[in-house]
Amino acid sequence: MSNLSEAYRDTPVHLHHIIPLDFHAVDSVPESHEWPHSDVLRPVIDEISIPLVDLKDPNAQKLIGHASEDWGIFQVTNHGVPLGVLMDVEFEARRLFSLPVKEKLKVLRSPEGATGYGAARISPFFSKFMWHEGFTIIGSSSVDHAKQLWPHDYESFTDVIDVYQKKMKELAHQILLLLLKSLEISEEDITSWAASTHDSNNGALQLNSYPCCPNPSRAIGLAPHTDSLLLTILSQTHDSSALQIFRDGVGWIAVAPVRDALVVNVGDLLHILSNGRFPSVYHQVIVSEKEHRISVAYFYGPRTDAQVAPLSRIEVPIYRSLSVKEFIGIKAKHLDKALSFVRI
Ligand SMILES: C=C1C[C@]23C[C@H]1CC[C@H]2[C@@]12CCC[C@@](C)(C(=O)O1)[C@H]2[C@@H]3C(=O)O
Ligand SMILES: O=C(O)CCC(=O)C(=O)O
Ligand SMILES: [Fe+2]
Repeated sequence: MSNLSEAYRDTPVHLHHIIPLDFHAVDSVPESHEWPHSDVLRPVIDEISIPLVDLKDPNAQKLIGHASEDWGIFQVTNHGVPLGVLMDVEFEARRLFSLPVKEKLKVLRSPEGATGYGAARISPFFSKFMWHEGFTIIGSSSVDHAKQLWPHDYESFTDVIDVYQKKMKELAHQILLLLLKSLEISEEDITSWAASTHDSNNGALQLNSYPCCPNPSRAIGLAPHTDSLLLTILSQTHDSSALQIFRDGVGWIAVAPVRDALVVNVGDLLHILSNGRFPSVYHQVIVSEKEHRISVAYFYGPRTDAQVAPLSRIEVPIYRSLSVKEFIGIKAKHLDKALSFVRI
């Protein structure tokens, strides 16, 4: 078992917060999933776009450095992941989520576990449930799960996941190096961080499913949150702007998908490493009546025993040093308040 799974073991989640609704069996939104209008129908700005960076641009390092500082989120093109690979994962994700509930429950996440089928881990922090089901993969956890779901035909799933994880890990590593270089820190720090992420097997892949919803004005796909690790790479092969980010002084902004582009966002650990220069972006997902949306998120992290502390030699640190495992524990208990517990 990977350490990232171990890091979640101390904060078990109750089963009723793990088992998703049988979305196909309902024709209206049950009270348990009915959010106040004010939470769902927030004013959203469509006219502003998050930065878009061509990774082959000679200025890519500077551009994503600025984007991370200013926004904490950007999209990248020319990222080297073939569209076919993105489509293959989406296809396999759809195959998984369209299985009957009885089948999906065979690979239900356990209360102390991190991998498998279930509701989002942030679910216990909200009084209403989300219009969402997920499948989390860490390391090779999907092999056993796929064998349970498709005993004679699991390889197309595991092969596609394997290729995707490798591609994402490479890309995440490349982007992390560019971001660290843009922070004006020492070569030693860059080298040691590069090593602590590259040899580690601490990425997680999350397949997200947002089924069609009979009343999208009362349901939430994924409630507002920040991602915990260093950075997240998100693939959304559909055309609707379901992902929204919160920008200080502006409000909620819809992230319009760009064909062939991947969305990259800063997570809490990179926020700490950068001493707050890169904000970990607050985001949420809305649902639709007609479209069953699938997204695939890759979370890139350092080894869980690594110490994370602000890297800059110039500024006074505003966060204390802590291990990844310790941060995951704090986040699992305090969610949005986690960073304030790390502040000096
Ligand atoms: C490595 C990770 C990152 C996790 C936890 C664990 C596995 C699943 C990830 C997500 C995916 C859905 C949103 C989120 C907020 C959630 O509930 O589970 C993510 C969370 C985090 O970024 O904190
Ligand atoms: O589905 C999306 O667009 C975002 C998913 C997300 O925020 C997550 O998996 O952490
Ligand atoms: Fe997220």
